[in-house]
Amino acid sequence: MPHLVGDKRVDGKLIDGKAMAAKLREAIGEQVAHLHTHHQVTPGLAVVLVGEDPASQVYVRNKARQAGEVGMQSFEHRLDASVSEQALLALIDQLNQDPAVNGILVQLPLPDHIAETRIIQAIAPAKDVDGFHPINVGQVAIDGQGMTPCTPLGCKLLLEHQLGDLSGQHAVVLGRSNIVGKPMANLLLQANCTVTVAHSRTHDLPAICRQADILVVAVGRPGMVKRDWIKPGAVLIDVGINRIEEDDRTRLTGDIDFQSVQDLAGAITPVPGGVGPMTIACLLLNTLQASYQQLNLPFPDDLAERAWQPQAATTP
Ligand SMILES: NC(=O)C1=CN([C@@H]2O[C@H](COP(=O)(O)OP(=O)(O)OC[C@H]3O[C@@H](n4cnc5c(N)ncnc54)[C@H](OP(=O)(O)O)[C@@H]3O)[C@@H](O)[C@H]2O)C=CC1
Ligand SMILES: Nc1nc(=O)c2c([nH]1)NC[C@@H]1CN(c3ccc(C(=O)N[C@@H](CCC(=O)O)C(=O)O)cc3)C=[N+]21
Repeated sequence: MPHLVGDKRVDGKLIDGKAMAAKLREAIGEQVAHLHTHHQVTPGLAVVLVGEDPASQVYVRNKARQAGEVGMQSFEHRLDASVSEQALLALIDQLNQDPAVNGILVQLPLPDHIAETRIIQAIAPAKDVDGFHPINVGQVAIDGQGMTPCTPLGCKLLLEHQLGDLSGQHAVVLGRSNIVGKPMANLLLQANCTVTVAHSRTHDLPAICRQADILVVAVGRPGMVKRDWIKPGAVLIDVGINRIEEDDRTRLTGDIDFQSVQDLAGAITPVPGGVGPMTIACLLLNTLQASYQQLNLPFPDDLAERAWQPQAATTP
């Protein structure tokens, strides 16, 4: 049955993050070509991976491949898990200086002997395409103008595409990490939502979640959010990526018990094929934006919106 959320009618439909990410990459590709033709510049993304975590290897490979597909240059740096903090800092310094590198991403988590905060703070804020540097975190919190973390940005774009204006919606963010929950809450507040942030110390999670018009879940616990946690018609964004071993195969699943909630939701992102692909597309978007800003060119802020219009506008 259709429900009203904000000013839009919604009815348990899937939010196809994979398709939206593909369109966004297409629009990014056009801008990359534009930069190349008119400014003789090819945006460059450096991705740094320390150690051999298999999931991280998959992500890093996907990031590099998709950067190539939109016409960007990608620089992959794979370091041994035993690399010293000093050597990693030296690499970051070199990437900071390199004019061919417009964006730098250091894949997290890092091995225990390396202080994550020290690494993040070493990245030049203008090249910090993850939006994790305190300067960008602060700027996003102050006026939404800093480099915005990719996963929350992807979620916000999916939500705005689904609902239009988010003003006045009660958004509940489940999880408060620095890479997802906290920046997500900030973006939703900026978009005039009423925001509740819940976490492992929250009392009565189901009751809090039932208040949500918009529920963003980033916890890392497979199927934690159940049917009786959902307000009918709510828009559900499942950030969780959980690998489950089943019948000798690895299956990916989210933090929301998808089967049990789908018909109740106004709209829901699947896992895989929801937030994940948008995260990578937003990384490319941030790299493009960083390139424009480093060239002192005005960045077309409505790029994503235009990418999803029925007849996507072409390069100016
Ligand atoms: N699709 C994508 O692009 C991305 C997906 N992910 C996925 O999203 C999930 C979350 O990632 P991330 O934010 O980095 O994870 P973290 O482990 O850093 O944070 C998890 C958060 O969930 C909270 N939490 C944990 N258990 C419970 C519980 N039982 N009840 C309520 N809250 C709980 C924690 O609370 P507390 O702070 O109190 O400990 C914490 O705030 C993971 O599955 C990850 O793989 C992450 C990044 C990108
Ligand atoms: N510095 C840093 N920045 C990050 O943005 C960052 C990070 N470290 N560490 C790990 C998390 C996780 N993350 C994902 C990106 C893409 C998918 C993704 O593409 N998911 C696909 C499935 C991919 C698969 O098959 O495994 C999908 O959901 O459809 C998932 C997760 C970024 N992260």
